[in-house]
Amino acid sequence: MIDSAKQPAIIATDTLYQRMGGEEGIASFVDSVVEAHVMNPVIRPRFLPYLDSPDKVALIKKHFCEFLGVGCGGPETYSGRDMISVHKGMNISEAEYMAAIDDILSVLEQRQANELTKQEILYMAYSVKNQILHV
Ligand code: HEM
Repeated sequence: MIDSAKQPAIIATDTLYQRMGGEEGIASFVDSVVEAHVMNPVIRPRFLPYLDSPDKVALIKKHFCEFLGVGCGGPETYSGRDMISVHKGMNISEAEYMAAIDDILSVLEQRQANELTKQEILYMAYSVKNQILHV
């Protein structure tokens, strides 16, 4: 017979997907990041042309959510294009890439994400750097 009062506390380690708030949390995170990109003078010109096409923005956001969901270990399936095909021909610079990373980190900080969460999300963005910069 196990006396539960004497059992050591179980340390619950939430997955990245749980820490990001699951499907809903990720959708809200993506909304904030896209909003930050539109406000960020370094990359704003890249995103402004899309604002006249709400359907296109909704589709890009859906793909962002799926991309992040998969990266966070969620049940999503990514239905967008691969990173090279998406960013090919944009000739994205180091400064633009850093601006996007800054936006991501700012939103994580606004949401008081913990250190592990910030590290994991930033690494996810960093891991595709070579498929985005100057492709
Ligand atoms: C930091 C790492 C980045 C990741 C993980 C990323 C990821 C993505 C994803 C998942 C999509 C949607 C793909 C689709 O709809 O098929 C997308 C679209 C897009 N990204 Fe990125 N991106 C990154 C950085 C950047 C940067 C630095 C810029 C430019 C400053 C940029 C500009 C765009 C644009 C303009 C689109 C829309 C393309 C279109 O559908 O016409 N991205 N990105």
